[in-house]
Amino acid sequence: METNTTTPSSSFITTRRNPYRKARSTALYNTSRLPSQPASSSQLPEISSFPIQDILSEKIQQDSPTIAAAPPSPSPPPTHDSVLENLKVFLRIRPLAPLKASTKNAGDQNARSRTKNVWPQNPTKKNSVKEKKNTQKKSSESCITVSEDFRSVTLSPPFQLQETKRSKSEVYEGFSHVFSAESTQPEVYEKMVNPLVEDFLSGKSGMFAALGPTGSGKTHTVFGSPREPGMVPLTLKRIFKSAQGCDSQPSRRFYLSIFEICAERGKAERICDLTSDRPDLSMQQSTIKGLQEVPVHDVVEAELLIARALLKRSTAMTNSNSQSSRSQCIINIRGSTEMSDLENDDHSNSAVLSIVDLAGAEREKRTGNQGARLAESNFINNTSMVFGLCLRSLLEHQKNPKKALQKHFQNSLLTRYLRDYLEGKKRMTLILTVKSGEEDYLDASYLLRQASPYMKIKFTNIESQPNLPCNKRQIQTTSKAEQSKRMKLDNLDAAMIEKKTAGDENRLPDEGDLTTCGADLKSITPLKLNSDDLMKERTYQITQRFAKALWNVLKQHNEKLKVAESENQILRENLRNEKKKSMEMEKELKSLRSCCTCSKDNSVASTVVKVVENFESIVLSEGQKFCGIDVTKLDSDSSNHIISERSSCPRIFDSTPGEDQRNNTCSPEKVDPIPGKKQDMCSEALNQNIPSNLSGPECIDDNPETEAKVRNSEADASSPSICVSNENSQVCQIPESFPGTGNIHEDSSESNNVVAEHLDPNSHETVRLSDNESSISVQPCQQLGENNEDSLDLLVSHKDIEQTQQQDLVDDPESGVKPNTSCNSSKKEKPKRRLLPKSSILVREISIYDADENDKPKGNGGGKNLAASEKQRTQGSISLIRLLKNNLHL
Ligand SMILES: Nc1ncnc2c1ncn2[C@@H]1O[C@H](COP(=O)(O)OP(=O)(O)OP(=O)(O)O)[C@@H](O)[C@H]1O
Repeated sequence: METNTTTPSSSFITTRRNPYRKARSTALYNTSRLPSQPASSSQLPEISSFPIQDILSEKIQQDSPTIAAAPPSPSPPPTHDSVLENLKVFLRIRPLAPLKASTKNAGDQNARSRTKNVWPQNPTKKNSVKEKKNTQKKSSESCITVSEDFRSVTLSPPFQLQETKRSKSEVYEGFSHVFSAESTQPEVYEKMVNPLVEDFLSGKSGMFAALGPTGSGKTHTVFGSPREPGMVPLTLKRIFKSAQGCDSQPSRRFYLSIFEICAERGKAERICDLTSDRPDLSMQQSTIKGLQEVPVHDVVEAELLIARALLKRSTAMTNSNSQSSRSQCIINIRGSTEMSDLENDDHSNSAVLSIVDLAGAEREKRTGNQGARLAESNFINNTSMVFGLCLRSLLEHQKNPKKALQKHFQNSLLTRYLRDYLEGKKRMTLILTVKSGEEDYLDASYLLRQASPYMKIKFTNIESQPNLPCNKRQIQTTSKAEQSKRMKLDNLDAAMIEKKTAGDENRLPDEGDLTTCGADLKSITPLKLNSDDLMKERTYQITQRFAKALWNVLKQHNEKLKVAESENQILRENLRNEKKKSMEMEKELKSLRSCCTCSKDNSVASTVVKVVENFESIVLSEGQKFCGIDVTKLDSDSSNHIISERSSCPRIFDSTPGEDQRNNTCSPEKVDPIPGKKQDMCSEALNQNIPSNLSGPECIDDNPETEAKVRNSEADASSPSICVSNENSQVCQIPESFPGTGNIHEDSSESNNVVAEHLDPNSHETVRLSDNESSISVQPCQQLGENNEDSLDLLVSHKDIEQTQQQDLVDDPESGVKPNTSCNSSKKEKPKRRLLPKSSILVREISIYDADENDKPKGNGGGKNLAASEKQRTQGSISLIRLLKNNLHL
């Protein structure tokens, strides 16, 4: 139930009890559940599901041209033995008003004997008249209605049974044909017996039997009357008529044998030959020993023989039938040729047409039999029951082969004799006879319920032994065809095996192979098959269809596999390229690491970078001091960092104006107590490499003239300067640009001692910092001239710095760094800075940094300028690193 809410403001709640469900794809061979495939693979058509149901539902048609037989031969005439047919069951309804012309014309003696045997006899004429009246009344109502197609009947219970037993109408359908009460004997013969007779004439055995309650017309149907001859006389006419008309066929002979199986004294069964005066016959298996076969040459002779035999048949009068049969009567008509008689004395290859007139089942209440009649009735009913059990067992066995075929046939002579028919090995036709009166409803209902399922019985192994030469040829042809078919299949298998063994194991069999095989099979004339062959053919066709379907599926999978393999190759190639690229990148990274990262052992470049940074920080502090920034506010970490870097770098002079700063930077406690060998190594490295680098035009000039110039400039500046000198080669002179800043010298003359002299302009006080292993000395610049020639001098004056700053600003207008106006007041007082070639970059960075620091208070622009200056500084550092790297060959 669903409630729609169309308006958003509605307060209804939408509930959907049965939400829509999305259709799900079938699980079988559904590729949608498979993991996602590449796009190219998905472009292929989906692999169809395996049509196993279609394959298994294949039904084999008899005229299916798939059976191979070579060479093609003229097709034999159509026969019925190759058809898997059901047991034909006919139904005949006796008319309600019996005809006056009775078929009981067996003679007066038999009539008298029957009259003697019938008990109880009608005591008076009066009772017989009443019975006739009642019969006429009852006959006016029929309980059986035949359908329009004469294949089914509706059995309606009488009104009394409907009320008491609540019986309902029953419909029985599936009959081969239903003969109504108005049907005639020739009609029954044409539809029921004539096919059997034709088959008999073509050399095939057959049998038809009449079943039904007593008085229903079995004997009337089988034997008939002079006015209405039954199936036997009509069959004889047909047989001898065909024998006379067919002169081309070899002479044929027909033999008649008639016997009955009856109850001896109401107890044991016995076999009586009705064509001779022989005593009782015996039966071995299905053969009756001593049974006489009377050759007949024409219809009259055959009819006389049959008439005499019927005179001997046991009949009796009962309440249901004035001439009731008390035995099972069998008439055999065997047809053979002279050749077959000469070749086979046992007549095993002769066709036999058997006609069985069974004694009708009797109800004790209705017949009123007593004594011998009652014993006969028991025998009759027992035989009918065994006959029915045999057919029912056959039906159940055919429905479920696991159920064994019961041997009910052993329970009576009749079923033993008819064993092949009751086991479905020979063709058999049944005709059920019923009476249609209301008082016969129970008998009819019982018979139809018991016998109607028989029509589902199938003949699985129909005997087709003919007695004609043409049929023998057919059998031989069938055998050859089967052999040819087997040879074809064997050749196909051999070809497949050869192809496999030829080394082409991975190749799927071509479709042409199968089509060729199919064409070969189709080109051969179809054959009529029996049930076993049909089963084999069905299995073969299923196998063939299965192979085709399997081949198609494998073909589709093979195509997808090829696509996947190609994609896999592409991916592998890409992976290889990526691996190559990654290897190259790793190499570059390693080279960069080896270049950029200073190893703990001898990474001079990183050390130099750190030196530069330390130096920048020093100059920054100086610059900040110079610009009026309180240097004491500097982060102590930076100073510590600077000091710590000393342990792994060449001697660095750190000059700070404040006392505290001095203590932080220059106190013996803060100096790395273990300068170590690394420090020396770095110094040595610098000593070894730097001079070669300094030999260029930008290097420190070793020329005495230059030194003189420097000293002259120092004299002109008349201001103290800071000189940083390595014990071997490095001397850095930093101009003292602010009051209180003295000259700092790192004197190399004092080995392992660095003396720092902080010269107060007022008191010219010299501060000496000493270390156990090294010392930094700060001395007046006049002492620089006393250093050796290999020393690296860095002489920077305030004026030089100022000039450099201005030059940089002028030279690089894009730098955006504006001159600091706050520092203009001290321009005249600042000494000029002289840049030595190698350290010019550092000095320039220092100046830029100073300019940035000066620009800071200006606002946001200052930040941008600072970033630009940082970039320049970084570039400068990097360029210095590169220079060192290239020169040091790291
Ligand atoms: N189709 C029919 N048309 C006319 N009369 C019939 C027909 N069927 C049976 N009758 C008559 O009914 C009577 C009984 O028939 P019939 O003897 O053939 O029965 P039945 O089945 O052989 O009985 P039972 O088993 O006792 O021998 C006979 O007098 C016969 O003439």
